[in-house]
Amino acid sequence: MTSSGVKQFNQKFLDAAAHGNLDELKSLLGAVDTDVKSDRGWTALMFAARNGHVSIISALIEKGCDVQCMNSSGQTALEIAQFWNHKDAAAVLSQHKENVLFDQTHNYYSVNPLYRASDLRKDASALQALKKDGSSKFILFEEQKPFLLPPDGERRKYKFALFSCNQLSASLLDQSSVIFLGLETWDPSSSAWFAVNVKENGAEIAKKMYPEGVFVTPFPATMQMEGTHAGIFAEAHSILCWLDRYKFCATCGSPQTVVEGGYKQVCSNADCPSHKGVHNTCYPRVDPSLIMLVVSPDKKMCLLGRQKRFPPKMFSCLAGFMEPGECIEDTCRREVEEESGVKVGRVSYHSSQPWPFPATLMLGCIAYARTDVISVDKEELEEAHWFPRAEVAQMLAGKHPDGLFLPPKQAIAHQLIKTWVAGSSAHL
Ligand SMILES: NC(=O)C1=CN([C@@H]2O[C@H](COP(=O)(O)OP(=O)(O)OC[C@H]3O[C@@H](n4cnc5c(N)ncnc54)[C@H](O)[C@@H]3O)[C@@H](O)[C@H]2O)C=CC1
Ligand SMILES: [Mg+2]
Ligand SMILES: [Mg+2]
Ligand SMILES: [Mg+2]
Ligand SMILES: [Zn+2]
Repeated sequence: MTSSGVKQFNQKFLDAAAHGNLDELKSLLGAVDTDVKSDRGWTALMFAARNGHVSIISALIEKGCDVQCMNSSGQTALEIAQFWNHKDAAAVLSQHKENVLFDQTHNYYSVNPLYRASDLRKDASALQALKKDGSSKFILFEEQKPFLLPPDGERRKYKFALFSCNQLSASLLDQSSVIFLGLETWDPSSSAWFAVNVKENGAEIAKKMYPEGVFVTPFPATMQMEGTHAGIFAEAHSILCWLDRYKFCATCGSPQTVVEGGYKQVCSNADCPSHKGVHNTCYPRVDPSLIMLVVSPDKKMCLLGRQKRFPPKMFSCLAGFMEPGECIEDTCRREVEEESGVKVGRVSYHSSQPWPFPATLMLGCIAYARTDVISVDKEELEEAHWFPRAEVAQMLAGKHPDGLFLPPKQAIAHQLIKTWVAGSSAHL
């Protein structure tokens, strides 16, 4: 077909969605890309959402269309249906698992379905029994690389390859660094999940069971994981990295023993002060850091910057680690001033995201600037500028005239920016 022929064909498909013509849409479904976009970045799903055509929405979802796709104003089909008050269409869209898992307060990596059952960690014999239970599920890692089934013709994303105890050797299951991740539900009889760091012939066993499986470098592959597997990865990966890096007692330097299903290490030296009183030396590490969308004093622009390590033309929110004894608001004010010279007044919390490389917790905020003069700290940032809302909307939609772009939707920075562009908070 000629390119103008393809264009006409695509237009017919988009028109069928917009007009609610289900028969016509179905006749075209096998032949067109379900996520094809109009000039304004609208997909068939968005047109159907705009006009509240529930049956068209269902047909497109069944065909596996991208429900998270955004138009050039940064809106998804769900937001379009909500805006035009098509309640039935919005209900269907909001029930889609991608939308359930992935709204602004459920950032990527933050949705872990497992019930952590922390009381079981202290019960060594119960954990031992669960390790030998045929219904328990094991996920494998080799040097912090998860063993995943890669995308194929059917599936667009990675997912964990699951093993049962009788598929793994006894020596693998005996090691102390088998991490108890939790139970599938709060019901004590539900299946347990474990993460295992493979050694010896573990990798061979994995490959034999799943020849298509691969031990993958976690970033960026895990940004494309099915359903809730990203959240399970976040838990397992942070713990395994911690066990790998913290093998000796921070107080006296003696070797440590892993206990409590991988959630604690104890010093082997009976006289070590770490055995006495309240201490946190041998619990897994979580490093809180702030990420903030800074709004200009006139509320018309936001502050975005570039770290040297970013890919060319990518801009993002400013970010920085919390320091001891600091509250969220002050970390935000300090980091923004250090990196850009801009002074921040009010700070409002938006949402959080575990960033498991290895154990950062991103706390996302909207920060309101009191000043607008920028003075960039060249050690931390390459550049930082105020960007007007319309330009940020272009970046969000991948349509900036100079090719500037933002982190992908899986990053909390993207969600903060999207919140501001959409003006979906009373203060924005
Ligand atoms: N998703 C996104 O768009 C962005 C995410 N980030 C993330 O935010 C986090 C913090 O941002 P940065 O600008 O790097 O912080 P930052 O502005 O505090 O500067 C990083 C420096 O802080 C020091 N530091 C203090 N505590 C640290 C800790 N616990 N771990 C590592 N370094 C520590 C180190 O000297 C490091 O070089 C990082 O995890 C980074 O990956 C940062 C920018 C954008
Ligand atoms: Mg900084
Ligand atoms: Mg920083
Ligand atoms: Mg800092
Ligand atoms: Zn010690």
